Amino acid sequence: MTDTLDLTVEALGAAGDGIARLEGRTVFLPATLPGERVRARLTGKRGDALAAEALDILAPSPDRMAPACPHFPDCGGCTLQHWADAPYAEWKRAKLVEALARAGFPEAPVAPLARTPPATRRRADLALRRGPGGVVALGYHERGSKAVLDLTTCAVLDPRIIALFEPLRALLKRLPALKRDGSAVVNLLETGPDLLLRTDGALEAPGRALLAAFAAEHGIPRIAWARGDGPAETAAQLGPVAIRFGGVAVAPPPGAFLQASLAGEAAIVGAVLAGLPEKLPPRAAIADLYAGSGTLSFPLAARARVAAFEGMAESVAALSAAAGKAGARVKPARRDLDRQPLLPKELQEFAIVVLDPPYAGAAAQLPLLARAGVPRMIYVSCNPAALARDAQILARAGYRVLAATPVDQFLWSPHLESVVVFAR
Ligand SMILES: C[S@@+](CC[C@H](N)C(=O)[O-])C[C@H]1O[C@@H](n2cnc3c(N)ncnc32)[C@H](O)[C@@H]1O
Repeated sequence: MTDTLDLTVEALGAAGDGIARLEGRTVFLPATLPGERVRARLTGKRGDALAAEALDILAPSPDRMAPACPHFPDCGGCTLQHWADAPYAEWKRAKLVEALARAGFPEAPVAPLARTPPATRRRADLALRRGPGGVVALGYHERGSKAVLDLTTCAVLDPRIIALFEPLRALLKRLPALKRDGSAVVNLLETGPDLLLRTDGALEAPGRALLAAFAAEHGIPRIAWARGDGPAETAAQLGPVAIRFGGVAVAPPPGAFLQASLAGEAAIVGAVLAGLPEKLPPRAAIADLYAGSGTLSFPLAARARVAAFEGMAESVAALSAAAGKAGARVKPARRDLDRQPLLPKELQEFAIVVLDPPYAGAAAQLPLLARAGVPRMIYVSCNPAALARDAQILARAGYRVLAATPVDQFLWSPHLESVVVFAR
């Protein structure tokens, strides 16, 4: 096998990389497009397949576009900035069509892709690495590598997050708690940026003073800190933190899960509410599983009382406080739905179950939902593969798909969010 070779890209794989064939083997070629003729260099293996890098696009696709960000394709955050919008949007929508077909719903009515604009992502989980001279790199991982790409800009993040890059680098350079590796989660709330720093060293008094001064200078109401994967503690709090869900103000815990953009959240909430039956009996109850800080619970509470189940204690506390203060019909409960899923007799109470599990899906809960015969389920998924596995159980149990909405929550990435309404 020579080092340089010419290949034709046949298709895009699930992760958004071009796929070519070489002597019967699959070759992954990032940042290429179907139909392109490419001069490539083999760079190693990827599972049973080969990995390669495109050195030259010999015959570009008519759908090739100039990328929106100077860090493309080196940054691992975006995979598909080089593709025209129409085929990109159809490829994303097809992910949901294929997932549902694999599950046993080949005729599912899949809506067009709901879009989220560039420069609107309000949640960033940035990697940090201290290098020579104490300089700190801040950004996403380089494509296919654990190295941190020091970002100067980003085409998907809200500019208010990008404006913090330089000041954060300067702060972290002086912060002894960051020895080598860490992360910074920035959630843009209605009260301003909410920052959670994770570092590999202890945060001593001088470090806390630096964080408090940084919060004051940059209008950040709260900075939380954690050592490694440990629990977060508030290091500086200069004011309240809040975000509204369905008109109810919630103070989410540091680093809390947030739907990635306001437009994405609106599309998901809209599809969930549209999936409810037109008429609900007066005493109907909805279960909201994997409720987080209440993105769906509070909008759902406008239609019926809601029992919100969530595994993270801090989120349950935030939900309880917000529901109590607003007098909302939301009753939160802490429950680990992997270890202790809701049982069929507990599910009898609910006319509708909304579930929004993490990336791995709801493997423990789904069979019990199917066995309980819940009349309607609205499944919010960030992983078509897990959705296909879980939905297969519903297909076997006689459910049908009433509506399916793909949401491009993670613009230019291969990830897809979906809302699927099942009934029987
Ligand atoms: C995709 S988020 C959805 C949150 C919320 N529905 C929203 O839209 O903001 C998944 C949620 O599931 C929670 N979670 C993860 N594993 C869990 C488990 N085993 N049991 C219960 N909740 C879990 C996470 O803490 C997170 O809040």
